[in-house]
Amino acid sequence: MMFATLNGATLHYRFRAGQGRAVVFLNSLGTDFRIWDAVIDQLPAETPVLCIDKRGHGLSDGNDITMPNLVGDVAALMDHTGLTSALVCGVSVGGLIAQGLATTRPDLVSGLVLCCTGAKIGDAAMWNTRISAVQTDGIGAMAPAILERWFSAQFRAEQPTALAIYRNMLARTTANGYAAVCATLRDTDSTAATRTITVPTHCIAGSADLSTPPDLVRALSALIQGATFEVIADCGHLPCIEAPKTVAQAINAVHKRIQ
Ligand SMILES: O=C(O)CC1=CCC(=O)O1
Repeated sequence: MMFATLNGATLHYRFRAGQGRAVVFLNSLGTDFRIWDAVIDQLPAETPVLCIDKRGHGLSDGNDITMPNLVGDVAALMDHTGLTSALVCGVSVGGLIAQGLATTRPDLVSGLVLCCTGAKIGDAAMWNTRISAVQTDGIGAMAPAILERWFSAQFRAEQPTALAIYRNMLARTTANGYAAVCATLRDTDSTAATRTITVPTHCIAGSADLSTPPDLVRALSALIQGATFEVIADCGHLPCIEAPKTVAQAINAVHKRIQ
């Protein structure tokens, strides 16, 4: 197990040293870094990899959850593991954190793969409703509705065992950590800053994603100079689980575009 106290929090991470360009993976609301396992399996074995449980998720601390701290944690862990630059691949709020890192610490980001994310996700009313529900009823009560947003109907029908595992991952997230990341999502709009990103970027949407539908991801790609965009058919909000080969191919393709 790998952990470090940095930037005011103890963070759980996984680092695989190697050769060549590194990849940093940033996960979504209600998940931990195990969601990237199948993508990492598809990458060359020598690719250096850093995965992070963001604050309030997995085994990391849950204090002081703000977007600047979530971004600062990634920068601190890259410094800690000796990564001076990496391709950053983020899903959903992880994609917002990736945009934040690219705009505040551009020295650390050589390319981006942005999965099922936007420059702004949802609106204040939606996040406030979600925060009240998690505080009143708990994540377990909300899990069935959230899993419908995360996974395509086909995945839910064909993979009941995997669905149960990801339900457990979601339900074991602390209510406070989950609600604090919802508040961060409510309060974050990176549209202006994201327009300044110039590194090679590929944006991925899922045709069956109910949380960040393809139009939102397409609008994100339009903000970033030279960004490419694809929609994965019959895929929900987590392509790293439903379409890991496509995500790995995107990472390899962006690696080739980096000077
Ligand atoms: O729970 C959802 O609706 C999906 C989601 C939105 C932001 C995020 O990180 O996950």
